[in-house]
Amino acid sequence: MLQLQGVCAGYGASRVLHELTLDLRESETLVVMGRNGVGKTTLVETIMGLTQHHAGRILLRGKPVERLQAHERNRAGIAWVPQEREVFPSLTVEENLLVVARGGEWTLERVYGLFPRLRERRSNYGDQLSGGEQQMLALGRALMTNPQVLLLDEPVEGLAPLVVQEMLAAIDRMRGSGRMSILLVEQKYEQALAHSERCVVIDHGAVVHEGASRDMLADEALVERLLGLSH
Ligand SMILES: Nc1ncnc2c1ncn2[C@@H]1O[C@H](COP(=O)(O)OP(=O)(O)OP(=O)(O)O)[C@@H](O)[C@H]1O
Repeated sequence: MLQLQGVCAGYGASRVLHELTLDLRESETLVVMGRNGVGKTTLVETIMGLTQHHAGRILLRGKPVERLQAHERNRAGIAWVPQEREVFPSLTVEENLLVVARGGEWTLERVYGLFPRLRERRSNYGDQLSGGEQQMLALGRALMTNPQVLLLDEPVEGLAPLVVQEMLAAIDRMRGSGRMSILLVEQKYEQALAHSERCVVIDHGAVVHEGASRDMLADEALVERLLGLSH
C-alpha cells in the first residue's frame, strides 16, 4: 500500500532519516517504535510531505508521491493525526467532521458509531472539548477523508487511562473494518504490539528491526535490546 525506499529526509540541511525503507501492507496496522528522538515523528511528517526530502522514494499503491505537496498527498489518500490534536476551535464537532468529508465508507454516522461521545457533543465547539474528545475528533476528521493510509502519531499520549482504553478499542474496531492501512507511532510498546500485526523499530533514522508484533511481544530480550526497556 505504502512503500518507503531508501528515504533520506530531515529539517533544512540536517538529516534525520537515513535510507529508511519500510513497507506498509494493505489492511494492516504497523507499529513504529523506537527510543525518544530517533525519528518516528519525522518519519510520519516525511510521509505527509512536511520535511525536507533529500532522497529515496515514497510510493502509494506503486505511484510516487514524494514530490507532492502535503495537501496533494492527503487528496491521494494519506491522512495524518498529528501529536498535537488539530481541530478547529470555532467550529462545532459536527462542522469539524463535515468540513473535511470526502465520499466513501466513513460517514458521519459511522464516525459517531465509533465514538458515541462525539455524537453527544455534536453541537459543542472544538475548544469546549476535553483532551480525549479532541483526540477522538482529530481521528474522526481523518476518517472522514476516507484515507487508504492513516498515520497516527502517539494517539493515546497524555490521555486518562479510561480514555486510552476507549481510543484503543476504537482503533481495534477501525482495524477490523475496511481496507485501510494504519501506521501507528507509539511509545508504550506493550499496548502498541497488542494492537498491531507487525512492528518496526527505528534507531538513528533507520529501521533496525521488522517483524510480527506477536513475536516481539513474546521476546523480552529483543525488546530490551532494541528499546532498552526492562520489565
Ligand atoms: N521541526 C524540527 N526542526 C529541526 N529538527 C527537528 C524538528 N523536529 C524534530 N527534529 C529533530 O529530529 C530528530 C528526531 O525527532 P523526532 O521528533 O522525529 O523523534 P521521535 O522518535 O518522534 O521522538 P519522540 O519519541 O520524542 O517523539 C531529533 O533530533 C529532533 O531534535
